[in-house]
Amino acid sequence: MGGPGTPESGGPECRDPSPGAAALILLLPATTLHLLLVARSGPARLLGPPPHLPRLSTLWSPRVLLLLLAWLGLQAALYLLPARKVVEGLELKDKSRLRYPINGFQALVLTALLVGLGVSAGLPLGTLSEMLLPLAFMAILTTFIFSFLLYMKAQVAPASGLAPGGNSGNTIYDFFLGRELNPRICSFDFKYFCELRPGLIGWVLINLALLVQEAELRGSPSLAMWLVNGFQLLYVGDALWHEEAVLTTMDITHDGFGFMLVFGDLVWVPFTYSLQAQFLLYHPQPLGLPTALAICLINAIGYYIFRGANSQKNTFRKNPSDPSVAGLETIPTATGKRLLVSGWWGMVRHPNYLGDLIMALAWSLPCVPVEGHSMRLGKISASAYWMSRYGPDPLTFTTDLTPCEPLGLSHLLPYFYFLYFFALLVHREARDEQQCLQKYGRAWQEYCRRVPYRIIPYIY
Ligand SMILES: NC(=O)C1=CN([C@@H]2O[C@H](COP(=O)(O)OP(=O)(O)OC[C@H]3O[C@@H](n4cnc5c(N)ncnc54)[C@H](OP(=O)(O)O)[C@@H]3O)[C@@H](O)[C@H]2O)C=CC1
Ligand SMILES: CC(C)CCC[C@@H](C)[C@H]1CC=C2C3=C(CC[C@@]21C)[C@@]1(C)CC[C@H](O)C(C)(C)[C@@H]1CC3
Repeated sequence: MGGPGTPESGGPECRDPSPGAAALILLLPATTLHLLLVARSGPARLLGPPPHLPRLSTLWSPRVLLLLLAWLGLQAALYLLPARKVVEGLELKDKSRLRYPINGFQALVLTALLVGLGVSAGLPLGTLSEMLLPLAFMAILTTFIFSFLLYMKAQVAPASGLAPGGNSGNTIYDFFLGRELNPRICSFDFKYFCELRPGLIGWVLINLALLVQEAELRGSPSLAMWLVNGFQLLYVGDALWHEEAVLTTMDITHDGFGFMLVFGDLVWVPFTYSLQAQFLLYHPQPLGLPTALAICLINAIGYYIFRGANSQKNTFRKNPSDPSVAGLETIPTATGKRLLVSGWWGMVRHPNYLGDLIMALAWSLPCVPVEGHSMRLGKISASAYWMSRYGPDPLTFTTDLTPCEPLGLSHLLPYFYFLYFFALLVHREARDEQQCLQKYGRAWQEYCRRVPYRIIPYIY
């Protein structure tokens, strides 16, 4: 999403960007709440109206806010622990480089240990799954306040610290895109912290809570729930293991830290990326072993392409004479950097997006078996926790499952992530192409000629 005056947008004279930004500021939180409500409703219709509108008293909860702040505090404390490695980011406008701690995987492991200790001491992790609505609501409020503070902080930031896109002078638009590139207090980098810690680790914790809740309700977690948890844990573990690679993404090097990324990191990722596990808790799906193995294979293929492509580029950028990439064909560019034209990057221009998309598909498939019977909520029985907090709610869990018609493709909800992600990556790819064309000019055109497909070979 380029700013007015940037090549992506076509210049400030084109149109006022604030209505679009304002609409997204309202629509994104509304969509999140809609998705959470729909996932727990019987018919789970993505495109229909929400099954009911929750009362404000069911969303507003100071206790849940405390829990959220404790989570953010814990992750911030883990971020500040001594890191096994500290690396420098890319060069900034003023020729300086920021330093970043590499301890994200350590934070994941320590969080897992703390949660494990808590559970063995009687912490009811499963009840987290019943707090998702108020938790998402309080996270949305926190996001608004945090983005406002970031906007204010940018007023006193030096011009060299501002992002290229979010400084148009249009308040709503700049609030949305973010003014400051790398907002920090001392060495604490807010964007880097939010991109990889509370949201990503929160996502797998929510998934785990849904798995635990399913085990409590039905005796054991379903195979589909195991698969979704396993696949997404692998994805998050991989992101934190290769934490350093995030420093070269456009989110860190180009985009300001405003509402869009704050909301994306702290609300969108944990609450909508866990939608498949949420769906499965309320709509358990029987999954045969052969189908499960086929889905694992699809995920493994996706991961192989995603990791292979990302590692190949990262290794090449760090050390082009590394033996694993030294034999690959390249094109020279005027900047002195070279572009890979063989290996993964000779197959399509964004092989890492292709792998990511294949994995996204594999995450949806356990939720929509094509064979056998789907299960849906039968008799309704709210849990004691929910009843005490919110009163009887016809949308709460049951252990009593009744078969219903196979969901198959008739249900879009489990595919929501895939569809959204496809749109996100197509948009992201177009932005990246613009930036690469500007950076590399004719060399990029030559690359496009030699590697004509963007994401999907022979199709797109
Ligand atoms: N799950 C999620 O919600 C999201 C996941 N992602 C994932 O994050 C990962 C990173 O994605 P993203 O930051 O968008 O971009 P990429 O990792 O694809 O990086 C793009 C950059 O790579 C370099 N590059 C492009 N082509 C070549 C080539 N042929 N040879 C060498 N270098 C090349 C260019 O930068 P330069 O030349 O300057 O090095 C270009 O700007 C992806 O795997 C993506 O799928 C991204 C967004 C959301
Ligand atoms: C709210 C909007 C609709 C969209 C917001 C977009 C954000 C959710 C994504 C923008 C780039 C992201 C990345 C990851 C997560 C999603 C967001 C924040 C990422 C951390 C996921 C794990 C990957 O391995 C990665 C490469 C580290 C990703 C970096 C980009």
